Amino acid sequence: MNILTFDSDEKLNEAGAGIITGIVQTNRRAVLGLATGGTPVGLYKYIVRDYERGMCSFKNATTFNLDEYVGLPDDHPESYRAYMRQHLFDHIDLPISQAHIPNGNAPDPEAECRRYDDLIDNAGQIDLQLLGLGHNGHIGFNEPAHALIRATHVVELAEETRQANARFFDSIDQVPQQALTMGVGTILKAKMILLVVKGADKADIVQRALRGPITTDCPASLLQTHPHLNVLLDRAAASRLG
Ligand SMILES: O=P(O)(O)OC[C@H]1O[C@](O)(CO)[C@@H](O)[C@@H]1O
Repeated sequence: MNILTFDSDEKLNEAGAGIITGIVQTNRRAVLGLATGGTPVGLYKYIVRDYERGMCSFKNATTFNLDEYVGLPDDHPESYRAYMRQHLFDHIDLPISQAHIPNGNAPDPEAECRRYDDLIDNAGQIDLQLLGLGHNGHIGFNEPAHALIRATHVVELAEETRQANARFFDSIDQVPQQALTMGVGTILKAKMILLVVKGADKADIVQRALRGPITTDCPASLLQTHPHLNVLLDRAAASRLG
């Protein structure tokens, strides 16, 4: 595990973006696993900057997003499809046919999960999986549970997760109850994982995830078993690591 701590948000975002654009520079056919939420917004800005500076092209890359809410229209501003267009896809040369996000409006969600796993399998191994961290230790939308699910599946969102994400909606009632998420098995199969965490409110869960026991009660703790885990933290998020 490689942990880097940053004094400035800009430096953290720039470093994270640099790791991702570096992968695309060395492997034009890179397969990237992407995340949403508040954390990676700044990092995506630097990827767009690097792209605009001509440092990388995504023409031959393929991307897979971790998750999507169930039941939000595609053009709803808080759907992860809309988020990805707003923060990344509309600004780079990645063909939209190579940018995959689970369809939260599929008539048969279970079939959609199988379709998504097949797409990932057919693309080969994910070269880099970008991850944020939920306050309860979730990665993607893999919530704490007695057992974690390996592949893409439908998940009931934890109340804590809905409350945390209510800031993006007019009220908590509008936050969907369910999501589709890549499973922990797929996440752990990536060649490299880039976990990015910011803020004092995540200091405790960072400590549990990276230094605590490996347990399904904290899905992110399973990342400790990954051979190429890179973690980017701001000082506040790193404050309990000692
Ligand atoms: O970055 P945030 O908004 O704190 O969210 C934490 C995590 O929870 C999610 O919203 C759920 O997948 C992720 O997108 C994010 O990585």
